[in-house]
Amino acid sequence: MTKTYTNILQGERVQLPTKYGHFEIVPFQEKATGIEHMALIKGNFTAKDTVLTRIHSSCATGDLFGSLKCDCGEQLNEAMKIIENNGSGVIVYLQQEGRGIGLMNKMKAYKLQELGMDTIEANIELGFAEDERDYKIGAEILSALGVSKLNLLTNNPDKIIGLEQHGIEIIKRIPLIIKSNPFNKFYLDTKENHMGHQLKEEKGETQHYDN
Ligand SMILES: Nc1nc2c(ncn2[C@@H]2O[C@H](COP(=O)(O)OP(=O)(O)OP(=O)(O)O)[C@@H](O)[C@H]2O)c(=O)[nH]1
Ligand SMILES: [Zn+2]
Repeated sequence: MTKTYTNILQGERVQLPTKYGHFEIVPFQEKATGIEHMALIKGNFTAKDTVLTRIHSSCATGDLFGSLKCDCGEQLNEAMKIIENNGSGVIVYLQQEGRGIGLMNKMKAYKLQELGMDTIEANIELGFAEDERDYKIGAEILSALGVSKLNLLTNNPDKIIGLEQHGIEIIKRIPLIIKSNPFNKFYLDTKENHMGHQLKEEKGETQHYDN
C-alpha cells in the first residue's frame, strides 16, 4: 500500500534475503521529481530507539560494478554486514549519483580526473559545487520509517550536519573505513585532506576494516 508524506511517496515493504543477511526493502519516490530512493531495513524499532543507520548515496560504478576508484561499494557491503550483526538498522540508499551531479557529469568528472584533476577540482571545473547533495529527502525517509535518533555509519561530517538540519538527531558517528588501494588512494586522500572526511582512527571509536 502506498503511503503519502509531505515530499515523498512510500511503496510496498517486502522481504529481501541477501548474501549479507535477511532484510526488508521499501521504495520511496519524490513527488516533485519522480526520483526513486530505497531503504533497506533490519529488525524492529520504535520511535524512542537509536537506530544504527547508513545514509548511502548511489555510486553505480562502485556499488554495482565493484569499481576500485572509490570506497562506495565496499562501504555499502560493510554497512550491510554491520547492520546484520547488530540485528537491526537501516540503510537509506539515495539516488544521488556523483555527489548529486548525475552519471553523465560524474563521467565527465572522471575524465578530468584522468587528466590530473582531483575529485573536487573536477566538479568545480564542470560548474558544480564540490558536493551538490542535501539530506532533506533522506531525513524525510527516516521520519517515514519512524526513525529520529541515529548512530550513523559515516566518515563524512556533512551528512551529520545535513541530517541535523532536518530534525534528525545523531547520537554517535561510527566510522566506516575501508582500506585504500592504489586506484582510490588519491581520491580518499582528497576526501580526508580537503573535504573534512574523518578517515583516521579516533579515540574511543570502533573501526571497521573490510579485509
Ligand atoms: N562527482 C563525483 N562523485 C563521486 C566521485 N567518486 C564517487 N562519487 C560519488 O560520491 C558519493 C559517495 O557517497 P557516499 O559513499 O554515500 O558518501 P561519502 O560522502 O563518501 O561519505 P561516507 O558516508 O563517509 O561514505 C556517491 O554519490 C558517488 O557516486 C567523483 O570522483 N566525483
Ligand atoms: Zn563510488
